[in-house]
Amino acid sequence: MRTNPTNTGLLSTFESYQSFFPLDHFTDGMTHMAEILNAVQALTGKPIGEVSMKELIDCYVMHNASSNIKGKLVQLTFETTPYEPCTKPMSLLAKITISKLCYNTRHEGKYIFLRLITSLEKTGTVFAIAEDEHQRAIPVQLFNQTSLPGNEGLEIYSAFVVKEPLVELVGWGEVGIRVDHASDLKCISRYNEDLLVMWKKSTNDNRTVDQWKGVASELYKSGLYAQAVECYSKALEYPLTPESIQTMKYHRAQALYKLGKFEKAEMDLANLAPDMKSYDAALYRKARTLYDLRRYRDSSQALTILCKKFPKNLQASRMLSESIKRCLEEKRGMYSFREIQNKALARKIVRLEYATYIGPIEVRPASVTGRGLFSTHDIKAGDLLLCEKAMAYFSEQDASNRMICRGYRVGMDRATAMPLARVELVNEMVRELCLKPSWMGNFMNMYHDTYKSTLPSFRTDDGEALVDSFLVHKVMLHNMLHSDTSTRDSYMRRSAPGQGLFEEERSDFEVAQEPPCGVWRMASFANHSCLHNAQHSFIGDLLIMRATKDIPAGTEILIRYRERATDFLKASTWNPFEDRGFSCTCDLCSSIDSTDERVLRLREAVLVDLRSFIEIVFVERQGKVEVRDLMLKLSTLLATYKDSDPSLPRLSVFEIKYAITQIFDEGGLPYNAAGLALECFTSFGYIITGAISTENQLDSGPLLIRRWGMLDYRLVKCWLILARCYRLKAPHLERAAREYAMLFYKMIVGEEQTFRSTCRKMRL
Ligand SMILES: C[S@@+](CC[C@H](N)C(=O)[O-])C[C@H]1O[C@@H](n2cnc3c(N)ncnc32)[C@H](O)[C@@H]1O
Repeated sequence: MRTNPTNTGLLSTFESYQSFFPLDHFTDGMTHMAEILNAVQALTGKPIGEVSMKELIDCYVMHNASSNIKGKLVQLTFETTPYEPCTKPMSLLAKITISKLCYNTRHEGKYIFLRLITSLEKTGTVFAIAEDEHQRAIPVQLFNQTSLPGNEGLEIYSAFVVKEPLVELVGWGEVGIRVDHASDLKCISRYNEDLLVMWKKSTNDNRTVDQWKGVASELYKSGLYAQAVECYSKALEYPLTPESIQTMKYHRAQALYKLGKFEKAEMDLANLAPDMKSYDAALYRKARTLYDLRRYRDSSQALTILCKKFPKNLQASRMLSESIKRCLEEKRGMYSFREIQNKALARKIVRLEYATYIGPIEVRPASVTGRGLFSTHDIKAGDLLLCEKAMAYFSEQDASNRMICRGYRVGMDRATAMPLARVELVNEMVRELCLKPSWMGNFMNMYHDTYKSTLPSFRTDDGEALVDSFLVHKVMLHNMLHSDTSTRDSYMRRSAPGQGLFEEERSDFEVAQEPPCGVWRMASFANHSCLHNAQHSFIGDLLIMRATKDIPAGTEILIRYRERATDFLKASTWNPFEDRGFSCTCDLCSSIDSTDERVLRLREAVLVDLRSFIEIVFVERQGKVEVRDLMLKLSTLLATYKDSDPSLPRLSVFEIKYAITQIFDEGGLPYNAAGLALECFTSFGYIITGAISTENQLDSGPLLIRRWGMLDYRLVKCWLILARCYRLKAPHLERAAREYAMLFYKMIVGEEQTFRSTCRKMRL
């Protein structure tokens, strides 16, 4: 196909026009792309060779041909060195055309004027072929902006400008323009006076104001909101009466609202005159916009005026009651969690309309890790610390709507690979920031390690958000949390009867690949500790954080970014936070790190042996129950902890004791089960008084936790086993055990309102 690869700048070695690979050819793909990268390194600074438009379009079509199987493929794209978005106004930039572009160069002080000659391929990144005014073609690849409404109008034959274009390898390995920052690409309105005559085609821009209005309204009805905004803006350029201006702005605000540009919509709806036409509709739109901007007080105020003036407006009164609920949630943390769970379940929605409540916590400098969250008051175990809407979120549903398989990766530093969930989360964050530039201040304050952004402002000269996507990437990396779509569902799945006695471990790779994940601004100030004192859980994109022990005022609130699954691996072998540049140094991790490696290997071996012993003897019933044998193995396991602090959790011991607890419980041995359930608590560092653990024990109660230990979802079942045993043998303790079960469920799942129904469903 290639006639003269050296002249064209395309590589003769690469003929498959591929950036999508089957997952099992991932390594080959990486090698392949790295070879192309290496080969073009020497061309840096040289003018790019010419590729005919036909050849580029043929390659583009071949590249797209596999769309129907892309759901099974990974996409590899080339990584680049971070650079900041262009901050210069257009007036300070000089025009450049494709023939003057050079390899691996950012053309500072320049802009290029292009129009698309293919549609946008949106499977992974956004990719298309464009031409300049001399009809020379070049591929263009947009990163970090898959679903940006600002680019909604970008379609075949759309004109656009790229500020300070960066020319590097793009797509399947062709030289092209890559755009990493949304603000570096500006769509040019088809009505722009500077648009080349030959690119204007049939557009008629000599319309009257009414014609502009008419076209805008038709475009709006057809769902072409970006174009509708353009036409309303055109109409607003004419001399109009104040009332007509307001009406026109109201219509434009509706189109902006549909694009998700709430801040701009709100600006168009400021100072509505009560005597304007469609005042009620405009005021409603304003209230709705404020609501979507999470400004619930302002929204309630607008709705109160509306309801007073138009008492029969049912939509407004419904909206007012919703706004008032949000205000109560925001101020007092009063949520109807049952309603939230039901809504999420019934409508399978993950982006929930609830307000953020910040409880008795605040951000303060932390001793070792920059800033952290601290308690402002004494807090009781189970208290609500935070209930927060995500700043950006990427759900399982979003992932299945994408055509690409989970393994989409960026990274051609020849070694790194970024999983789909993270790439998409960056896209989501960029989108949210572009839509809500007022969030930029808070965003810039989020932890981003040593990355320095020198941007002088958060806005471009024409008022758009100036988002540095490399900074977004850093913020994502350090602040993202992998979540469950519903922690309650995960809890039910993990504790369902019939699950194996031992949890299956999933690889870090698998976990890192998978959505859902998100960024929660306030929660992101919490530092990690395996010995946490707070737990976060999820209902859709709502993060709920509760205390998991009694916490005195002024204490740092620590959560677990990831659960530590084992206690036989040192940080040098198992560090899930390597990409965040830290390893946990809590007392548990330090104790494991300072344990002799031979002891840890013994711990692992005995644990594995005990697991299979239990499976064979108790589950498969293939051997005799040799209690002595079991006790011997257990004491060998316990001996591996002899040098560590007894208050520290002993994860391997817990695992075995919990398995046996379940076997006794299911085997109709309530006292044995209850005794072991109590030992499970001890293994996790709890001290409980007043419990009965043997059949002949007389003295008991009140049942109390004297020292809080490490929280684990399996402890809910331990409390329920105790409660069942006490129902028969010590009824005065049953209630307290049930209450603890409910408290532990609340700390794990985030709420207690579904406790009973969950227990019923799971026959717990
Ligand atoms: C979500 S931020 C937490 C807030 C952050 N400390 C700040 O100053 O804004 C996560 C980052 O904090 C640091 N961090 C959190 N927990 C840590 C720990 N236990 N030890 C060391 N660094 C930690 C890491 O750099 C991590 O990437």
